[in-house]
Parts: sequence; C-alpha cells; structure tokens
Amino acid sequence: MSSLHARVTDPDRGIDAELAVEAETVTAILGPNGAGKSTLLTTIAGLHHPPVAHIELGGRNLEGIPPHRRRVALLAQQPLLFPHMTVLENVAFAPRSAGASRSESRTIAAQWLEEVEATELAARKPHQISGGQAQRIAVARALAAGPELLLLDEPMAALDVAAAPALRSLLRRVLREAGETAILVTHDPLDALGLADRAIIVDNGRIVEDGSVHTVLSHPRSSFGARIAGVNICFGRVVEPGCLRTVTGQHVHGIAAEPLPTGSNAVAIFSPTAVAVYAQAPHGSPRNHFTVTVSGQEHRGSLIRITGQDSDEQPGLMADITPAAAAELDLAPGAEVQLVVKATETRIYPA
Ligand SMILES: Nc1ncnc2c1ncn2[C@@H]1O[C@H](COP(=O)(O)OP(=O)(O)OP(=O)(O)O)[C@@H](O)[C@H]1O
Repeated sequence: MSSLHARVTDPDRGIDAELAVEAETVTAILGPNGAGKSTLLTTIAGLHHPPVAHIELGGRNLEGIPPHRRRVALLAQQPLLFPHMTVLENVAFAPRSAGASRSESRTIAAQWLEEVEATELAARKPHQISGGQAQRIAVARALAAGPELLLLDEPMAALDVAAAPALRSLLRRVLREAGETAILVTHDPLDALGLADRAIIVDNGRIVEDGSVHTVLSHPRSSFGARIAGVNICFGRVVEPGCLRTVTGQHVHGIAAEPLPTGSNAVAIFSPTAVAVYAQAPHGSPRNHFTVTVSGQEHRGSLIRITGQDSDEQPGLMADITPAAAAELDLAPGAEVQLVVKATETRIYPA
C-alpha cells in the first residue's frame, strides 16, 4: 500500500487543496454540500482534470495516467455494476482488466465474494440482488483490482437504514483489518469515528481542519467541524489568559487547554447542553452571555434545541433546554434571548 500526495487547484469549482495520506490509513473527508469533496476524489481517480492536479501515489506521478492504470479504485454512492454480467463476472472483471488470466480472475473474485459474505450471490445478475448486496459486490469489485488506494464517495448514502449497518461493518473489517489505504467521503461523523484514523474537513474548496478523528471532533476549529461535533464555537483573538474577543467585540471567558499568546487566533467551544436561556440577562454572574436572535427550535431527544441566527463571523449558537424552560420563554423566530454559559463549561483552543 502506498502513500498519496495530491495538490488540486480548480478555479471553476473554487477548489485549492493539498492533502497527504499515509499508507495503510483511512482518512475521512467531511464538509458541507458543494465543498469540493467529490471533485477531489474524481481528480485523484483521473476522471476529472482541473488545471492543477499533481497527484503522487507511492512515489508514482499519476499525471497523464488514465484512470484504469492508476491503481486507484473509486466506489461511488451507486454500485454501478455491469447489468449483463453475473456478480462473479462483475468482480472478476477488475483483476481481468489488470492482466490476470480468466481462471485467476475468477479465483480472485470468488475470494473477494467470500470476504464480503456474498458467495451465494455469485451466479445472480445485478437486477436479482438488493441495493445493499449490490454495494457489497461493488466493494468486492473495487478491492479485487488490488488498488493501492481506495476512494469511497459516501458509500452508505444510497442505502436504506437497514442495509447501511451491514456495509459499515464490512468496510470496518476490510479497511481496518486488511490495512488498505483509503479515503472516505462521508456526511456522518459516526462513520469517521468508526472507520477512519484521520479526519479532514473541506469547506469552500479549502482544507480547514486536518487531524485525528478524535481531535477534530472533540476540539473543532471550524464552523463545520463544530456543527458535526454538535458544539458551539466562537472565533476570536486572545486578549488575556482564558479570554478571547470575537470580531464583534464580545468577550468569551473559558479554560484554555494550553497557554495562548495574547493576540493569537483562538476558538471557544461549549456544549449546547451547558447553555441556559433567559429573556433578560441575569446580573452579577461571572459567566459568558450572548444576545441572540432566535432562528429556530427543534426537538432533540427530551430537550428542545434553540438555534440563534448565523452571522458572517459566527455560526448561530445553540442551546438545549427542557420543554418546561422553553414554554416559559417567547422563542418564536425573531425573538431576542440571552444565552448564558459558565466560563468553566467553555474551553479555549488555538485556532
Ligand atoms: N460536473 C460539474 N460541473 C461543474 N461544476 C461542478 C460539477 N460538479 C460539481 N461542481 C461544482 O464544484 C463544486 C464542488 O462540488 P463537489 O461535488 O466536488 O462538492 P461535494 O463536497 O462533493 O458536495 P456534496 O457533498 O454535495 O456531494 C461545487 O460548487 C459544485 O457546484
């Protein structure tokens, strides 16, 4: 298995990103719709050709190399099996195209069908199997080619809730135990946690976070990272130990995870469950308070999540409160409320 280095610039799609992936690791790419995740994968696979696409895989420069010679397999949302071939022939097609003999290809295909627990489907045509089974076969086909790099573009997205867990556990087995080098585009932070070593967040065509899955989800430093981690984030600059000031001049006090130089960029993170909501600002308490215009409320388990309006500088803050507390407040969209969070519930990290 090989390491990957990719530098991609695509002004038409607003993308300028550089990423490196170590051999035998799984990297999850997360990001909002239209951020550029699929474009990165199709560029690495050689299916899209932006003005700058420097791709190196295991020391090989892939410039000018057609997709089928890159040793890169792309598994998309749809399994895209050949309809006229049996399941076994579909999987055997990959090693056959790579130069294996007919009988070798069938042996390799049979092994992979066993690996994805689909041996009994070997003689069926794609229209005779379910969507979840088809996606398992697509995984087998991708891996039967012996790729140096496996790219997965939301492989669970087209599956119903009943079929997704089986594919998830199959991927966990083949990716993690077989030591594949893989990049997984997903919208689901649980998939990142369950399947990946590393998480990259792409926003607006740029890589805005890159670290271990645990670090990115527990200490997000971007709006999108905070959103998927389910926490509030405030961006600012350190004005004194344990305090940052946002661009709107709001001071946010918290516990700094490490000493931060005055003037450096930092983020304050706190959980929506740590936030209390009041109609009027409470007096005399050493807590952070934010005046927020309500943009929405929704059920969140047994609690109600109040969301404040986004601004240019700051994603809308969230508070999870009890239905009883919500009933006491006027929380119609447009209402102004005070959100309060203790400094001891707020963590400050370098941005
Ligand atoms: N075939 C295309 N032709 C022109 N522009 C495209 C094409 N596909 C995507 N784009 C644009 O390129 C940008 C990146 O899109 P891309 O599909 O890579 O994002 P994504 O992060 O994969 O989004 P999603 O999560 O919605 O799949 C977007 O602005 C999108 O509109």
